[in-house]
Amino acid sequence: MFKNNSFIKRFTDMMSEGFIFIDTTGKIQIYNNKAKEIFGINDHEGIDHRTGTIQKGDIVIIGDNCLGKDDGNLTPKALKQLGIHDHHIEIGDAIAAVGVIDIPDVEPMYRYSKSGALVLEKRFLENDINVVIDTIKKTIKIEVNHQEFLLSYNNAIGHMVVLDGETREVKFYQTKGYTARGEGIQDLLSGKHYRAKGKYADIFDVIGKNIFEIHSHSATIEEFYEVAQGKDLSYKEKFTEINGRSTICTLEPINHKSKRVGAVLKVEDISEIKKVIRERDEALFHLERIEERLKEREDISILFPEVIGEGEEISHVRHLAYKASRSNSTVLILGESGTGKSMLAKGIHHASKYRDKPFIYVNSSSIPENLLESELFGYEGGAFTGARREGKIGMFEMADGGTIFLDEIGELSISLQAKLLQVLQSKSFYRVGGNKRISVDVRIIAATNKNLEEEMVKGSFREDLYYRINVFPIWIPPLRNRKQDIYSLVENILPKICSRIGCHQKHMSGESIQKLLDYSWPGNIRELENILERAVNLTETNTILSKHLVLGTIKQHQVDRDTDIKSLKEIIWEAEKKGIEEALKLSNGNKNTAMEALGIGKTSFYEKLKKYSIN
Ligand SMILES: Nc1ncnc2c1ncn2[C@@H]1O[C@H](COP(=O)(O)OP(=O)(O)OP(=O)(O)O)[C@@H](O)[C@H]1O
Repeated sequence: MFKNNSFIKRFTDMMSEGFIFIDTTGKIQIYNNKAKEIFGINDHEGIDHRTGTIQKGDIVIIGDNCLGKDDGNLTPKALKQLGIHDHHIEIGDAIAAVGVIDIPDVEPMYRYSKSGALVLEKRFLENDINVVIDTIKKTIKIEVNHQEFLLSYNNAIGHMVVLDGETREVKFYQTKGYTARGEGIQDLLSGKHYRAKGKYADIFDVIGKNIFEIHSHSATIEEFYEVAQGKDLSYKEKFTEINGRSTICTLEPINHKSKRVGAVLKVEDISEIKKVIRERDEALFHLERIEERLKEREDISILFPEVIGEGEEISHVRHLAYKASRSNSTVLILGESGTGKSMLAKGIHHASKYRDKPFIYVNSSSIPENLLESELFGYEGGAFTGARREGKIGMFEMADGGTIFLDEIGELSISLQAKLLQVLQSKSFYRVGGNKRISVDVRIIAATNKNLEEEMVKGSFREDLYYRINVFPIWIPPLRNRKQDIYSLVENILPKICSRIGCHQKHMSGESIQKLLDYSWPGNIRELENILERAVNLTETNTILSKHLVLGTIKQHQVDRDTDIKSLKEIIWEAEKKGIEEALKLSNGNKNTAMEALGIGKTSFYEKLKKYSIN
């Protein structure tokens, strides 16, 4: 058709777009290099293999993300050749499979899915097989004995690697452009020849072939053919799909002396662009995540300025507190006495959206047991002796809309635990002496320095309540486990103490800092505050020396205030009893002498002997 064919070939091969010209019969007259590259014709990448057909006994590995739509139209029925007779597998399913052709004794291995994504990792007849269908990257990877064969796709693709049944060598592997070459899985399974690759490949000359031998019957190729035959249609830069590849096409009829002689199709491959866009989207997504994290960090430092410390442990606590402040789940703060549980509870409330609503602090151990119920839930007028006539609202009602902080929750009596559980479950309660159910919307933060699991085993803490409150636990590690924070704590606490006391700002000598670092901090940060305050008072100059630090006033390893710090009543009881016993001892059991020495009257003395069971 063209007088100077080689000149036209050279000219069109220089073009950066694919260029195809067909005559009125659909015969290809021009098919430039770029078009061959786009559609994978004359593909010379990868390992070499000869031409051939799939034979009985060959090992076939398949990765297909959409059966029936993969441009090779592989059907579930065709899988029977691999020994797969599974009626659950349907058109549209993704499948990853390995099997032997026409040898029913060998069990195939396969997985299929409705969603597309799949991984099949198996050892099959002494071959390591790994098939991965990645729906995010849009790739299908087949790995055979660690040799990788990768195909990318836009919508649907059928990937295949074939090992020779005898030599176990790779005798065929799928590459892009299989539709143009007629090498779809279904074609090859039905005995069609595949072409050689690499050094064995012959040049696949498409010139003179019918366009439908090279391209399947897609809408674009049908139109291309119709226009070549005479249809009046043309378009510029239309997004279309040819052989499963996303392209931008321009279609033009070609007339000679007012007579249709064919049509040209100019093709640009946009799968690369799509890949770049996808990569850009992924990068943007990561960037957003990083920005979110940075923002979160910024928020954490703004929202929890009072929580001092740079170590990993306290940073983790701050991070959890931040997360807790974003939700309204019940929070359980655990940690030894003085580690900052109350401070953190307040911090969570102030960082949350309830910050303008009340924060009600309840110390379960400081309110006498018989009063705690009415303090928590309130009472109706005249509910008990000594009750106010008008009644009283309880702490749960006061906290409505905000946060109630139940400190020392491990101290609650079993009966109050049951009541609290009901409140947690129904978000409502009755006042003491009342019969009206009161509903509240309260966020609960609980704290304890006890090991609630141990308490549960002992039977002093209800299991059901434990699981109710242990929704969002935050454990604050003791100071001895995060001594690196001592520097920043001192730096922060010392100036505050000096301003409060009204003295010059003081600083620590190196030796005194070392002394703090060497100490085990049974009383945690509260103890640190006390020791620093005492040191500030003892220091006359502006430097706190190690001698000013009076450590160890709290018993080493004190973790439970309850066992180590006694109530004033107990202290008085013990001291009085001891004093009377001492006096009796010193006066050799003579009660009158002891009574006189103690300076108390007879009635009082005998009452005390009875009270303390002293004979
Ligand atoms: N990370 C911290 N940064 C600065 N100060 C802290 C920190 N943690 C605790 N504190 C201070 O230590 C003292 C004790 O804290 P807090 O009362 O919150 O401890 P707690 O664990 O609730 O103690 P308890 O169990 O005895 O009630 C408070 O003065 C608090 O401000």
